[in-house]
Amino acid sequence: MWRRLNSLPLFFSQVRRADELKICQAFCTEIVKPVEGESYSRRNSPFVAFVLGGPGSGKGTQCLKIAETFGFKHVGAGDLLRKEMYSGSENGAMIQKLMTQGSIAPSEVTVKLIKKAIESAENCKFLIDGFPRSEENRIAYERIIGAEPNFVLFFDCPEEVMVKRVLNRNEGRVDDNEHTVKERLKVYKSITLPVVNHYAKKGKLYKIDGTGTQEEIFERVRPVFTSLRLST
Ligand SMILES: Nc1ncnc2c1ncn2[C@@H]1O[C@H](COP(=O)(O)OP(=O)(O)OP(=O)(O)O)[C@@H](O)[C@H]1O
Ligand SMILES: O=c1ccn([C@@H]2O[C@H](COP(=O)(O)O)[C@@H](O)[C@H]2O)c(=O)[nH]1
Ligand SMILES: [Mg+2]
Repeated sequence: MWRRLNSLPLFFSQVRRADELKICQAFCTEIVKPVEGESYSRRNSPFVAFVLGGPGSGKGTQCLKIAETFGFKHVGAGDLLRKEMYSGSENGAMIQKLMTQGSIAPSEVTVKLIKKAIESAENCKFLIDGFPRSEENRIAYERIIGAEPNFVLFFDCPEEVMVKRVLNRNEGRVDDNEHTVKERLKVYKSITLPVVNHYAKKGKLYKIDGTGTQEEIFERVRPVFTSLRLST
C-alpha cells in the first residue's frame, strides 16, 4: 500500500545541524507518501505525523500553521497533559511535578490522552506535537494505537535560539524558566533524540531548519504537506 517517492529538493540544504543526533542522512532523504487515492479514517487508519524538536524549536507555532493551511488536527501532547493537570484529575499533581522538573510523564497516561483525542476528533489527519519524547513512549504508542506514524517532522534548532524563545514565551507555563529549560534540554538530548534517530533510520524523518522567522520556516514545511495528496 505504500511506496517511497523521491526526496524533496529542499532537503539537502536543510541537513545542517543536530550533530549530536548522528542521524544517518542516507535515511532522511525520502518521505513516505501514501498512494494517491488511498483513504484514511479516524478510527481504523488515521494519517499521523509526529512533530518533534527541542523545547522552543517552534513545533507548536508551525503546527498551528500546518493545521490551518492543510486541514490537520493539531494534538499537542504537552497541551493535553497541561489540560489534565488543571482538570483536578487524579494524575494532575503527578503531571505538575514532572513538568516542573522537565521530566517525561508515564507513557500510558500520555498515549491514553492522545488516543482519546484521535478518537473524538472529526478529522482523520493528525499532527501529534511533542510526542514521542522517549523510546518507551514510542513503543507504548505503537502497542496501544497499533500503528506507526506516517512520517515525522523534526525541527532542528540551535540550543541558544531555543532557550531564548522559551524564556521570552510568557504564557505562564510552569516549565518556562531557566532551571527547567536546562533540564528539558538534557532530557531532549539524551532521551528524545534517540527517537528522532529511530525514525531517521526508518526513512520516516523529514528534517526542517528551525531558524529564521516563523514565515521562513513555514515555507520550508509547506512542500512536505503540499506533496501529500491525501484523498480524505
Ligand atoms: N521562528 C520564530 N522566531 C521567533 N520566535 C518564534 C519562532 N517560532 C516560534 N517562536 C516563539 O517562540 C516560542 C516557542 O515556540 P513554540 O511554542 O512554537 O515552540 P515549541 O517547540 O512548541 O516549544 P515547547 O516544546 O516548549 O512547547 C513561542 O513564544 C513562539 O511564539
Ligand atoms: O509526550 C509528552 C509531552 C510532554 N510532556 C511533558 O510536558 C512538558 C511540555 O511539553 P511541550 O510539548 O513542550 O508542551 C514536557 O517538558 C514534559 O514534561 C511529557 O511528559 N510527554
Ligand atoms: Mg509546544
